[in-house]
Amino acid sequence: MRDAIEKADVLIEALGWIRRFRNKVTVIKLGGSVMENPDALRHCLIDIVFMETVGMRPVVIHGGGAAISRAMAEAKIEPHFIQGRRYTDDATLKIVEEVLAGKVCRHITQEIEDIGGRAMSLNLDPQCVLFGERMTLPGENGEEIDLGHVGTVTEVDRATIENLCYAGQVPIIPSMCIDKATEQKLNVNADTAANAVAEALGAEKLVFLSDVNGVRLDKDDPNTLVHSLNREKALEMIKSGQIASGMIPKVEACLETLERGVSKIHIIDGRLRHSLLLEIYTNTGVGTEIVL
Ligand SMILES: Nc1ncnc2c1ncn2[C@@H]1O[C@H](COP(=O)(O)OP(=O)(O)O)[C@@H](O)[C@H]1O
Ligand SMILES: CC(=O)N[C@@H](CCC(=O)OP(=O)(O)O)C(=O)O
Repeated sequence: MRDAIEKADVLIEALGWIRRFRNKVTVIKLGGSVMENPDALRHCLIDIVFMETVGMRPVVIHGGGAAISRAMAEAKIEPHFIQGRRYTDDATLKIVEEVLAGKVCRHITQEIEDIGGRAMSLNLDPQCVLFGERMTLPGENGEEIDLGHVGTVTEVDRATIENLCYAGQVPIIPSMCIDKATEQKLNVNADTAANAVAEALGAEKLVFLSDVNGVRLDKDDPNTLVHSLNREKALEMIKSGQIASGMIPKVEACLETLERGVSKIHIIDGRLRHSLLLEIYTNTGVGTEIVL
């Protein structure tokens, strides 16, 4: 009996948080690294179904960098990254589409349905919600670095995403967009895509599920977790190399999104069971909060 009462206490404790986030959009970015672990992915999706069931409005943006690199290796194509972005030629774009908009998006949607939730893939054909344009990166001498078919999101079909949320479905969005001018498909870094969606929806919260416990002072030491990271410290850590590789576009995009009105952004460990619920339904939260 005591066990049952304690369980009921836990539910009551969550009441305030459930009320606070009821009817509010939370954008969740599922990193490719988390999705490499089927058990971790399943538990993240169970949390997402829970959120939807209690009246929150989760929207999922997913990457799949590791799966793309694996498929490229099978096709004997060497991946090439520039400032954390994958150089995307014609052959690579085809693989990106097959993996992200095809396999990964469908897999997440199916898993949610298997758990008992409702989800909808928004994977370019027939339904695209992300539109953008080709991007380049600034080189050291002011020249533009070409990335091939890589894009940045400039427009989000907010109505389609919100209508699905109101209808009790979880939208699942792969990190690709269509160039409206050329109708070309483009590969988008999933962190920047998540930020664009959070901003367009005016999300209450944006959560990155990664394969680390957050931003660390020493990237290899989980005990050096930074609980709250402000702009000044983040830029300093990028400059010194303490923040490196995939964490650079993630943190940079977060700082931009905070400036554009999304009030809460967290980077948490998707491998930690129920990290998403812990982040939302506890006072202390887990992982790193990015602040201005
Ligand atoms: N200071 C840092 N703290 C934590 N992780 C870092 C840091 N600098 C670089 N990283 C790397 O960033 C990775 C997470 O980003 P990323 O590769 O984009 O994965 P995902 O998109 O799956 O979250 C970590 O696996 C880690 O190797
Ligand atoms: C342009 C670019 O780099 N696109 C990424 C898209 C996937 C992604 O970002 O996946 P993660 O979140 O797992 O890293 C790529 O091709 O890997």
